[in-house]
Amino acid sequence: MTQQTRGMPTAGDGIDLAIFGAMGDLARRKLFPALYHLDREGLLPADTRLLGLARRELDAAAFREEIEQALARQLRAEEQEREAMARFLARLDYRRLDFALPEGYAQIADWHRGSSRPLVVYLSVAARLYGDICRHLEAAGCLDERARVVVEKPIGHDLASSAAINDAIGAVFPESRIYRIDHYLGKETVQNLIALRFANPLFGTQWNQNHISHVEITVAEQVGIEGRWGYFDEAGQLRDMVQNHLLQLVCLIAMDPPANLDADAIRDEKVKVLRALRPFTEERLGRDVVRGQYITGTVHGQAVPGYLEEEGANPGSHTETFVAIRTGVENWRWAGVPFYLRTGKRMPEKLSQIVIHFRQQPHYIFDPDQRDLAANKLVIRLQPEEGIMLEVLTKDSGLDKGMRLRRGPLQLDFNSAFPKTRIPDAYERLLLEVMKGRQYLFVRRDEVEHAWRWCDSLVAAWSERAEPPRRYPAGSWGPVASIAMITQDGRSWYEDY
Ligand SMILES: NC(=O)C1=CN([C@@H]2O[C@H](COP(=O)(O)OP(=O)(O)OC[C@H]3O[C@@H](n4cnc5c(N)ncnc54)[C@H](OP(=O)(O)O)[C@@H]3O)[C@@H](O)[C@H]2O)C=CC1
Ligand SMILES: O=C1O[C@H](COP(=O)(O)O)[C@@H](O)[C@H](O)[C@H]1O
Repeated sequence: MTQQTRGMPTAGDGIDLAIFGAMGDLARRKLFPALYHLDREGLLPADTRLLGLARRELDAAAFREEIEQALARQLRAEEQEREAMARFLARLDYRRLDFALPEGYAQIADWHRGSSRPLVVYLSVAARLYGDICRHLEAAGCLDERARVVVEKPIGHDLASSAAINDAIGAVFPESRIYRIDHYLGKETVQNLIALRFANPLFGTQWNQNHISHVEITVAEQVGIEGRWGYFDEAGQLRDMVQNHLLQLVCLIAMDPPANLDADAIRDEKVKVLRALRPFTEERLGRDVVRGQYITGTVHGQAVPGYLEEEGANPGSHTETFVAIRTGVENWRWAGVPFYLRTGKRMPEKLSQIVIHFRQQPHYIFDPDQRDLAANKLVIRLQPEEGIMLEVLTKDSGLDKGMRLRRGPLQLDFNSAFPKTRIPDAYERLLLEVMKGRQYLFVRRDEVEHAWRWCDSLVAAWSERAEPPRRYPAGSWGPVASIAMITQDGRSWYEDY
C-alpha cells in the first residue's frame, strides 16, 4: 500500500460507517481514536462519513463535542493536530436510536441514501443485540449487496448461543461480508508472527515437536474490571480472553503454513488447530486447569480492592478473573508439546507474550552446572513494548571464564529498530482492512464455534466439580497452583520481564 502524505486524504473509495454504540466504552476509547489516527495519516478517503448511533438525545454538534473530549483523553498532546481534528470531526453525524426497536432505522437509510459508498455497520454493543440490528437494518432497506457488518467479541456465551447469534447475522449478511473482530489479530507483533514463521526458513524448519519442547502464552492485565462488572461476572476470564484472544494466538503459533495469504487459506489452517486442541475431561481438570479470583492487594504500590469488593459486585460470585491451562495440539507437528496458557486481571504488569522453548542439543559438552541454561527461547512480546527476542547462548567473555556460557538476546525491539514508525493500534489496522474489504484478520464462523466447543468442554468439567476459584492477591502472578502446574513438568513460567 502506498503511504499517503499526512493530512492529505485520498479521493474516492470511502465508506459510510455507522457505529452502533457510539457513546460506549469501546467506541470512545478505541474506535474513534483509531479512526482519527487513520484520518491524520491520510488513510481515510476524503469522502468517508461516520454516523454515531446511540440512545442519548443529542444533536450532531453535541455528539462531536463528546467525541472531541474522548479524543482529548485518549490521544497524546502531539497527536492532537488542529487541522486533522477539525477535518475528522466534520465527518461525524449522529442519530438517536433504540437498537432493539424497528422504528428509527429509516434514519440510517436516509443518511445513506444516494451515497455511492458502501455502508459498513459496526456493532459496538452487546452481542445479544446483533440479530435485531441486522434484521431492522434489512427491513428498513439500509442494506445492498455491498454492505458489510463488523461485530465485536464475545459472540455468545457458549456454542449454542453463539450459533444462534451467528445464524441471525448470517440470515442478513453472507459470510464474505461479516467481519468478526478479535483485536489481538490487529496487533503489530501478531502480524509479525506470520512473517517470522513463514518468511524465515530458520524458524520454518524448526517449528515442530522435534525442536520445540513447549510453548507458553501469558496475557497479564494490570487492570481489574473497570466498571464492567455486570458483563464480566457473566463471562469470566475464560470467555473474555481465552475463547478468543489466547486461542487465536495458539492458532497462529500452531497452524501449518497456509497455501497463500488469502483469508480462507489462513482460516482453514486455524480451524484445523482448533479441532486438534485436546478436549478437557473431568479426570485431567485438576492437573491441567487453575482458576483464580483476585482479592485485595497492591498494584504498583497502590492498594486495590478484591474482585468481590468492586463496584456492583455480587459477594458470592465464583467467576474466575485468572485462568491457567495446560493443553496440547494433537497432531503430527505438535504431538507431546505442552501449550501453557495463563491470563488474569490485576496482575503486577500489563504483559502479553509468547515464549517458544526450543529443545536442548542432543549431546551436551559444556559445564555440567550450566546444563539447564542450554536451550534457545524465542520471546514474542505483544505488549507493552512490541518486539521479538531470540535468547541464544554465547561464551562468557574474559580470560578467566574458560568455556562458560552466557545467555543473551538477539533482539528486535520495534521501537528502537524503527524509531520513526508509530506502531498503530490494533483497531486502526482492523478498520483499514474492513474498508478495503479484506477478511484475513477477521475470524470466520467455524473458528468461533470450534473455540466455543473447546471452552464448553472445560466449563462442563468445571461445573461437575463446582469448586470455587483459588484466591490470589491483586498484584501477584496468580494462584500458586498455577506455578505448581508448570513446575510439576520440570519447567517454569518465563520471568525475564
Ligand atoms: N470495552 C472494551 O474494552 C471491549 C468491548 N468489546 C465488545 O464491544 C462491544 C461494546 O462494548 P462496550 O463499549 O464496552 O459496551 P458499552 O456498554 O460501554 O457500550 C454500549 C453502548 O451501546 C448502547 N446501547 C446498548 N443497548 C442499546 C439499545 N438498545 N439502543 C441504543 N443504544 C444501546 C449503550 O447505551 P447506554 O449507555 O444508553 O446503555 C452504550 O453506549 C461489546 O460487544 C463488548 O463485548 C470487546 C473488546 C473490548
Ligand atoms: O477483549 C478484551 O481485551 C481487553 C485486553 O485487551 P488489550 O489489548 O489491552 O490486551 C480486556 O481488558 C477486556 O476485558 C477484554 O474484553
